[in-house]
Amino acid sequence: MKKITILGSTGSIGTQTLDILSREPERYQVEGLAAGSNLELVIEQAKQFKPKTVCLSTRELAEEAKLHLPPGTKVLYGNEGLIETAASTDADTVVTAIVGSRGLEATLAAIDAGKHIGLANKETLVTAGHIVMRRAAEKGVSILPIDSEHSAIFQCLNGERRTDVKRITLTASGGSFRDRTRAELEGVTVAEALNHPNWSMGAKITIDSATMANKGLEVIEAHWLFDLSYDQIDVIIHPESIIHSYVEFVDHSIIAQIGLPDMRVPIQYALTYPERRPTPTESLNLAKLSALHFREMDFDRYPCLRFAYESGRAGQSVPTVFNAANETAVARFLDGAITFLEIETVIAKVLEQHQAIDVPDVQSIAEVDAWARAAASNI
Ligand SMILES: NC(=O)C1=CN([C@@H]2O[C@H](COP(=O)(O)OP(=O)(O)OC[C@H]3O[C@@H](n4cnc5c(N)ncnc54)[C@H](OP(=O)(O)O)[C@@H]3O)[C@@H](O)[C@H]2O)C=CC1
Ligand SMILES: CC(=O)[C@@H](O)[C@H](O)COP(=O)(O)O
Ligand SMILES: [Mn+2]
Repeated sequence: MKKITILGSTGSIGTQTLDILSREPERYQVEGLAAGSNLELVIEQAKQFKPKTVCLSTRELAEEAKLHLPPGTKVLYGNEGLIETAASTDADTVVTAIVGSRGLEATLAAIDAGKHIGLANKETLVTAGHIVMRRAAEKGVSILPIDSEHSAIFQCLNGERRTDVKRITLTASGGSFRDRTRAELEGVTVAEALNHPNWSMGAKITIDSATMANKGLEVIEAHWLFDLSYDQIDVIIHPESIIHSYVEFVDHSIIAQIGLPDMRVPIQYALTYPERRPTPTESLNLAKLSALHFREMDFDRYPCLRFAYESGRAGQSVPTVFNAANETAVARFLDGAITFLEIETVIAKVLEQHQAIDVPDVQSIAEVDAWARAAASNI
């Protein structure tokens, strides 16, 4: 039986992970669930999956949860609780499905405790890829990608020699404003930005899709996961999200992973790898697809993607700044404090102000992250 802990169980990835687990209860035991503030849902989940540990974001929520959770459930809270949930349960795999670089410490704690990671929380790799990948290698644990593009690349690389890879290409849907010009982005609303054409996801990543910052984060994520240079990582717009990404080899053969857009496929693959199990998603019938479309990436239309490549190539503390400025700018847009186009202005200004520091450790990443958030809040 596979033992799983989910950090962010009440979100889009968290609930879809539990949906997968619920279909084969004889194969999985849920050890721990961590949520933010959705008390009602995490209590419902705990009653169904009977984890030994439940964590909430605050002490008040944890106290309230205790009144409703099955007797004997250990209830934790806050960042310390999240770290303990990640590290101290009997789980063999921790699914990291919380949003943002706040997931870093808990991810590292899980790795240090010898847990395999099903990684959805891409921001942890963006902000500290050098630390996460080195620790995982030292501990002999796997970081299995849940992000659809990275799961696709991981599947395409199965059995291949890394030295035979020429380049990889990540596909981007183009997000909610893919058919608008930059001029047409003036005055767009939060509700319009949250209307992703292909995927139902949490708010932050949906805005990132619209600005193309999501693909930028994914380029840096791919750099760390697959040990590729930035020159070997391309991005193409593919509005249908049927081809999830592809690898070109030195002989110019291309292997792509394709299927209907349903995150339960990559989530389950990260949990069952190298085995494949049936999923509830439908079969893709290519004969019924009228066409697949592709557009070259336009870096002037999507400056956030350019910032991500520049940050990744600069290395040092710069990706941490790119990520933290983006997280803050997106939160401000969602709160109605800035416009959609000001997201990229904020990121550009914070990057301009930053004095990069060499190969940061966890402590200095936390400091740089806090500096970038403050700078992004003040613009
Ligand atoms: N959704 C998707 O299809 C995909 C997502 N990803 C990545 O997966 C990650 C999760 O995304 P998604 O599921 O969309 O996000 P959601 O916003 O849907 O979910 C976020 C989760 O994090 C929890 N959370 C928030 N604050 C805290 C906290 N302080 N402590 C513990 N948990 C907290 C939320 O809890 P609560 O709701 O209870 O407050 C919720 O369970 C992101 O990094 C995203 O980029 C990658 C590929 C696809
Ligand atoms: C489902 C998933 O992996 C998301 O990261 C997705 O890629 C977002 O869609 P975009 O292609 O619009 O960024
Ligand atoms: Mn993705």
